[in-house]
Amino acid sequence: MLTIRQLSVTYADGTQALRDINLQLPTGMVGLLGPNGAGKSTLMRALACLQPPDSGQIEFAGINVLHQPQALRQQLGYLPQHFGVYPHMSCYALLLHMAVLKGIRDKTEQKQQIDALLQLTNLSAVANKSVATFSGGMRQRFGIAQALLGNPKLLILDEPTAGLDPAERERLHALLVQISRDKLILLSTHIVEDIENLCPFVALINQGQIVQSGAVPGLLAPLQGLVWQSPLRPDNSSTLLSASYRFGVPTYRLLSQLQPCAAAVPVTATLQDRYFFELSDKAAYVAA
Ligand SMILES: Nc1ncnc2c1ncn2[C@@H]1O[C@H](COP(=O)(O)OP(=O)(O)OP(=O)(O)O)[C@@H](O)[C@H]1O
Repeated sequence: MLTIRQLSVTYADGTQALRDINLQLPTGMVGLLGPNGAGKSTLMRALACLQPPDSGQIEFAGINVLHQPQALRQQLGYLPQHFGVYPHMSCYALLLHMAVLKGIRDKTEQKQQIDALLQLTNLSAVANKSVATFSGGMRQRFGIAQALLGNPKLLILDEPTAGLDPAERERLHALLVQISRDKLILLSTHIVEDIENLCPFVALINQGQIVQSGAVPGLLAPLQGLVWQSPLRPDNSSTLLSASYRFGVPTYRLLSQLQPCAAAVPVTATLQDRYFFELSDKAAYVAA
């Protein structure tokens, strides 16, 4: 269980990136979902002790994170959004280097862990290739492998699927599900589908604040029976959740107590609907 209390972060230029964050996150896959600039990376960095907060508390598995950062690092695997510049070292040599940095000093233990992680991330065949030559998907899998060194109980992954093709995304999803059994994996993304595929528990963040958090069915329940899909945008009191295109044809998702127009059909509410609802002018809906 990860508990965050009244966490706020302000950058040196005065940008208030996080405002009074309160969250309790269970073991398993947890999605942190929010638009660009919402504060996801800032929260991830604060949790990884890389961004000192103005105020607040973080507790993980009995560790007071802000007072015992070293104890947290023993339990932490972190894949940042931009996983640095790769030196021209082989995949194996780089993992060995990182294992030493993580305090894994026993040679047999190093080899066992690295071999197992290379196998898990399907990189055994390219273990001796330079990481600089890896494709985007291979790099992300390498990033997961390095984050898993030392078998951490908390894994923080900042937009791990960004820039991956569909096959690599699926491969990464399968890998994350496989490793999520005994860990808390906090996955940040603005791709709702990633969260829908992977995370039973979600926190929605917008403008530095948590706007909702909880198990996905509970987040969707209040919208069930109120979401409609229509090829036309009716000019009435329904709230527009999203407007998208399918093969160039517009599709509107609307929130309304009553059928908003003759062309609208009732649909099951999705996490995407809840996400857009939280980003929309909810006051307009409540008033309608
Ligand atoms: N080093 C910094 N100095 C000043 N402001 C920053 C800094 N880093 C981020 N910010 C600002 O803090 C806010 C939150 O940024 P953050 O990168 O945490 O959001 P995000 O949700 O991860 O966005 P994205 O999805 O685009 O990566 C934004 O307004 C951003 O411009």
